[in-house]
Amino acid sequence: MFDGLKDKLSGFREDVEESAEPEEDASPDDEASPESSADASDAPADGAATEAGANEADSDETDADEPSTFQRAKAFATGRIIIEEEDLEEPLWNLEMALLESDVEMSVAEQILDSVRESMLGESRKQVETTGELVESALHDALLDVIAVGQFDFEQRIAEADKPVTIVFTGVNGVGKTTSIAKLSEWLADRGYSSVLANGDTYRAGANEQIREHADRLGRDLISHDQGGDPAAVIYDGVEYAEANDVDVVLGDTAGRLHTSDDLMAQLEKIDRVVDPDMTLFVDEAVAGQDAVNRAKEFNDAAAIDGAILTKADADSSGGAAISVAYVTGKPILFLGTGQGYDDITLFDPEDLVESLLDEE
Ligand SMILES: Nc1nc2c(ncn2[C@@H]2O[C@H](COP(=O)(O)OP(=O)(O)OP(=O)(O)O)[C@@H](O)[C@H]2O)c(=O)[nH]1
Repeated sequence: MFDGLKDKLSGFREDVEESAEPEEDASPDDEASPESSADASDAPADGAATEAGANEADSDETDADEPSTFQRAKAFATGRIIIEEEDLEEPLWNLEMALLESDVEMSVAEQILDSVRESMLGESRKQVETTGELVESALHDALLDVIAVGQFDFEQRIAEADKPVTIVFTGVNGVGKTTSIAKLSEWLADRGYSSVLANGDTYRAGANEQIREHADRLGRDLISHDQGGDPAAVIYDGVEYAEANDVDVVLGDTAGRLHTSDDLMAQLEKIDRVVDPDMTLFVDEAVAGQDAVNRAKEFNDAAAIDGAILTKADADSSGGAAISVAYVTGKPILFLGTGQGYDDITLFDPEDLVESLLDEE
């Protein structure tokens, strides 16, 4: 999962190490050697630059804020580093290209670059030990900041909500919406919650049969009307059924396409009015990359989603959608679909994702 992106992030670390760490033959005098560096632990000290000035023809003019070659080498010898703007220029450019190639949305890529730049040039440089660690911590924080936008505890929300909890699923056809509903029904059952499926996709021929197959396999009840019926009425019936039968959660499918997108949005608005769902979840496939991000934005603008499920993460190497959707919509990714089986659904944990993206093994 997301291996392509992982490789690219690792490339950034190597780039910075290459441009920020002094080459061996660029080492100044003995003073910078590890054996004689006891006093260098506070580097960069401005005084050190003056002392070295005689031997460092090029560096003694250096501005007070900009470390000289000597300071950098001295700091490096003590296991510390000093990163300058120019060290980052090329690595950051490469990182930006890598993120965009990985389908990370432009504003998200810019946000990541800004925060990496800020934390690498800022105070943190004095507290970390190696370039690799500095890069890792800067990337970790930058990624987490964009990925964790709006995150909430889905399970806790289900636990605390009045029952039945109504969840409506929206998103275009063919991305794994119906399969995700079935998976979520299983996920809820594993945690002790009963659920009923309601097929609000009354538009598409064959939609009833498709969801019925899942319901039958899982032994769940399904509420459906004939094709062409009112989706809001189907989900309403699902809620009534749940109330009458003590079912905890109503999982309502909807059509992914209608004649026009206005019709589609009018349908979602009507469902909102009639059923007032506890959550509307947008479903799309991670492999759709930038298209998935754009659709998430459109659906959120039109129908105010509460969160997203990204399917087919198992087949996605780019990771762009997983990184971008929350930042772009302000709504969290709640689950990742990771295969075709009913158990192939994972609660989305931003910290886990960032750690796995930065894991060097
Ligand atoms: N590899 C993989 N395949 C998935 C995942 N989720 C769904 N699929 C497959 O994607 C295909 C489409 O899934 P559906 O659930 O039929 O798609 P849909 O969005 O419900 O389609 P509509 O009902 O037309 O809206 C099926 O073959 C699913 O098995 C996933 O997380 N990983």
